[in-house]
Amino acid sequence: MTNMQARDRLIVGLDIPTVSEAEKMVATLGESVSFYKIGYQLVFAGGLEFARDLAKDGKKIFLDMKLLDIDNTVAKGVENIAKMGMTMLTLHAYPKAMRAAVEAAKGSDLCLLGVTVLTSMDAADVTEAGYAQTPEQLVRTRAAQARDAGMGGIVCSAEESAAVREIVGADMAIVTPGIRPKGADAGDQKRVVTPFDALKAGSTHLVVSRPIVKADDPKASAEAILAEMRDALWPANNA
Ligand SMILES: O=c1ccn([C@@H]2O[C@H](COP(=O)(O)O)[C@@H](O)[C@H]2O)c(=O)[nH]1
Repeated sequence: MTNMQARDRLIVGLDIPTVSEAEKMVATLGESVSFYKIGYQLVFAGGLEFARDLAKDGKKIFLDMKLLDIDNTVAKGVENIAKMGMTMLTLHAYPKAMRAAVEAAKGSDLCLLGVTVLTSMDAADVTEAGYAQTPEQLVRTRAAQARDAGMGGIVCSAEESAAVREIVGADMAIVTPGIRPKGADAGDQKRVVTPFDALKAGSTHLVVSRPIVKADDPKASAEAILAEMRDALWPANNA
């Protein structure tokens, strides 16, 4: 994980209405970007086939399905996704679902990520959802449960990355959305961190969608974020 270059750590979220627009975005970003996240918006517009095609073309794909269901249903879904050539898959970090998913993914290269507390939630949102903990306390609990279930990584805000690293040890991925370059519009994100600070806090991968795909010049925006990431990684000789 420590030897990865900035380009291997940037995951661009293809939150785009149609496959043809997503194809154009991938062509625009070209060799600058090697890792894409595909979630609800594109999956429900024919994006699964597109995800398979991108993987065949050598891109890494993070399928952001945030699964949560009874054990048997999660397991059967993960078994099929594990055959699709995807690199990462999310499920909500609930112990039973995570254990079922880990068992189902055994023997595949699929990295299972546990979503702890959505980066669009602040303390008030967590309270409203019925939890008597702060976001960080809940992230810590769920990170420990993900570790114990044998998951490959954690999704959290980079605000919690340092705390999560202490809990999960050196090997698990820490994947952080809610990334915003200085001055960028946060939108609905509440626990936001800059690319530089996120890597310094110990995030292994940064998920960025709107600051790139909604930019006037998406390639320039991706390159600027990559430059900031290289600054954070230097002088580790791995930027
Ligand atoms: O806690 C989470 C989990 C997933 N996401 C997803 O990441 C991207 C972020 O998009 P931006 O436009 O860069 O805000 C989006 O696809 C979310 O579904 C998240 O934001 N937070």
